[in-house]
Formats: sequence, structure tokens, C-alpha cells
Amino acid sequence: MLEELKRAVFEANLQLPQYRLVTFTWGNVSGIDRERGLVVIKPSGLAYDRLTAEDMVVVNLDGEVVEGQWKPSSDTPTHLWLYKQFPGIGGIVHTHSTWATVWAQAGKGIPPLGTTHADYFYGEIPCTRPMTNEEIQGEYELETGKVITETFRFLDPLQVPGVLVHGHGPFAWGKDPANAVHNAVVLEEVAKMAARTYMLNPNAQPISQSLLDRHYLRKHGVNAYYGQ
Ligand SMILES: O=C(CO)[C@@H](O)[C@@H](O)COP(=O)(O)O
Repeated sequence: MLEELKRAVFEANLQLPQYRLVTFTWGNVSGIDRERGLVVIKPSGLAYDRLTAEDMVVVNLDGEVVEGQWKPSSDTPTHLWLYKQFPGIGGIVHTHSTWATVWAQAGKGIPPLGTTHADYFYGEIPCTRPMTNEEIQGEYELETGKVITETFRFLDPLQVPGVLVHGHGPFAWGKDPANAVHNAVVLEEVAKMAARTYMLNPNAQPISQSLLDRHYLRKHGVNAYYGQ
């Protein structure tokens, strides 16, 4: 079971350069085995083309390495915090993908300007507030997780599977590592579409609630009918 998760996390990490979500090693994917209370995550700083499934690092929910020769991603405390606060997720992705990072650096959430957005995110993809100096100088990666969950205090992370960390970049999640990467790719695409939409029309407006409902719920609602 854990070997399967290590393989799934390994393959999901390889998709980051495949989908052009990363430059160098600016990204990581993790997955969780909730029954065992273990998280599998990319090793810190290792190039994707050097990785094998055996390089994945296994940590417990306290962040202690229980298996693996490498140090886990520097973002491990953020991943662990999100797994604890968002019980319905099974995989997390962090990258510095260009267009999502543009929105994060602008300190702006991405409004649902079209149905592509609505197919995956049931509303605005929020941007967190700036972190305080105390948070930055404290347990930074843990505080990054906390500012994300603060942003989601009135949002359902299963309906909006991603966030922009102010001045930093995107985090996305899903039911498993592959689904988290899928959502990270869509987040980057809708970030690019939205930025370019505003270039053409600075007064572009979000789609109507009825169109947002139709597109999101046909894929994710109780009466979803998209696909086979
Ligand atoms: O955001 C950053 C650095 O600013 C990190 O997420 C990124 O460099 C990836 O770090 P890791 O190699 O996972 O430790």
C-alpha cells in the first residue's frame, strides 16, 4: 500500500515538468495514507529527472522521517498542516507556476471569468493575506499552512481545490496526488486565461452564478452528468 503511494507521488512529481508547472526544482507533490498516518513527499532540492519512486520520503504527521534517505521537501510542514485541516484531501501540489504566481504576487484572487474555471473551481480562487513579519520569522512553512486555512474558514476546499499564497505562489490539492496535479494544471491555465482576459478587457466581469452552478455542478454535483 505504501509502495503504491510512493509510486503515485513519484509519478505525480514527474508531471510537474511535463505540464511545465516548474522551473528547476520549484515544486513538490505529496500524498497521504490516512489509515497509517503517513505522508509521502518529494525530497527537497532533487531534480525531477533524477528521481525514482524509492527517493520519495515518508514522514509521520509530526514531520519525522520514517523512511527514505533524503530530507523531505522544505514545504513539508505546510503539506502536513493542510492534511490535518482539510480531511477530505489526499494529495497536495505546490509550485511557482508562472501565471498563478503572477496573481499571488499581485495579491489578487482569480475571479471565475469563464466556464473553464467553473468546471473545476466553484468560485474565486482566493489569495491569502500577506504574512506578518512574526509569521515569516517564525515557523514559516507551518505559518504558510495556517494563512491558507485562515483564508478557507468560510470556503469548502473540496469545491475550491487551490489557493494563491500572497507574494509566493499556488498550492493545489485533490483526492489523490494525480488529481492534485490536475487541479494545479487547471489553476495555472485559468490564471493565464484570466490575466490575458483582463489585458483585452480590464472591465471583464465574473460569469453569472447560474453559469457557474451549471458548469461546476455538472462535473462535481450530486447529479453530475459529465463524462462516461
Ligand atoms: O517555494 C519554495 C522556495 O521559495 C519551495 O517550495 C521550492 O523551492 C521547492 O522546495 P523543495 O525542493 O520542495 O524543498
